[in-house]
Amino acid sequence: MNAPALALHGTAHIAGRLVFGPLSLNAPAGCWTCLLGPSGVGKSTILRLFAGLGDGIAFDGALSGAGQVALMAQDDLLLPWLSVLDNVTLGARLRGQAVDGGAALQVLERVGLADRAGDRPGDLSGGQRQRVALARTLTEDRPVVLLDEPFSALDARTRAQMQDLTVELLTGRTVLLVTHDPAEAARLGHVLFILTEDGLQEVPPPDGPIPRPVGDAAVLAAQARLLTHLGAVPVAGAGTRGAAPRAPRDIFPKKEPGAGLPRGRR
Ligand SMILES: Nc1ncnc2c1ncn2[C@@H]1O[C@H](COP(=O)(O)OP(=O)(O)OP(=O)(O)O)[C@@H](O)[C@H]1O
Repeated sequence: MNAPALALHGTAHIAGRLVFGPLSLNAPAGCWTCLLGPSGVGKSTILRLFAGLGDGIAFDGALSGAGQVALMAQDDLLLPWLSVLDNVTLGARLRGQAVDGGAALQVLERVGLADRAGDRPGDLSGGQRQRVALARTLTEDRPVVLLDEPFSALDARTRAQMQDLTVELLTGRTVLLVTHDPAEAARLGHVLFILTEDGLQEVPPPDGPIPRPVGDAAVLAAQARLLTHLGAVPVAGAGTRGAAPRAPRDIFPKKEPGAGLPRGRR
């Protein structure tokens, strides 16, 4: 699949208030780019802009790669009066395309919910509903996939399984993943960004293909770097009153830009 790179350069306001910017974000073609950051800094707003759902967002700037996009929003957006299977195939029906029920059932099988295909969303748990929304996104077959905390409602084992499945089924796609989970980002990201009120910071990813092993030392180290930069753990040596905080350049190991990208994309 010929997936495009994504790029956003500009400033966004909602209801007259600055959400982010000026900001430059580049997500390489065919790679997973992970976006982390505190609540309210504009991560979902960025996904909405790429998805063409920018109503109410005053965006001054340029976007590229924002066509042929599948978005999995934070809310599962399942229609309560449709069956699970009909929710998975909803996109094709809304676009007036032929519905491939067999393919949708296969994806439901892979997310462990084939036996619930005829149920209504209201009969499912939160984690099951999230897996239906994931199945719908994976069935869309788009070159660009935007995922807004897609695994947040899942238990640890199911989360790892769904991460593996999503990487497998989205091979070759350009993926932009918003997550609050540094472990997830360290496992899945070819490119890692942290967005804060001060702007966008790129953090070196671990080497190696994705999904990376959870317990791998380099993955754990990247997770720790992300946690530190997010301010979730104290920086070593900064516990004494008056001690100067370490600058990000001291926290991150020196690495060539793009070191985590698949071969041929550096
Ligand atoms: N419909 C809206 N009307 C007014 N303000 C909004 C609207 N949608 C978003 N905002 C504001 O825009 C800012 C960015 O919201 P956004 O949802 O993009 O943040 P986020 O980084 O994704 O947060 P979270 O991690 O909590 O999902 C927030 O301050 C939010 O209050």
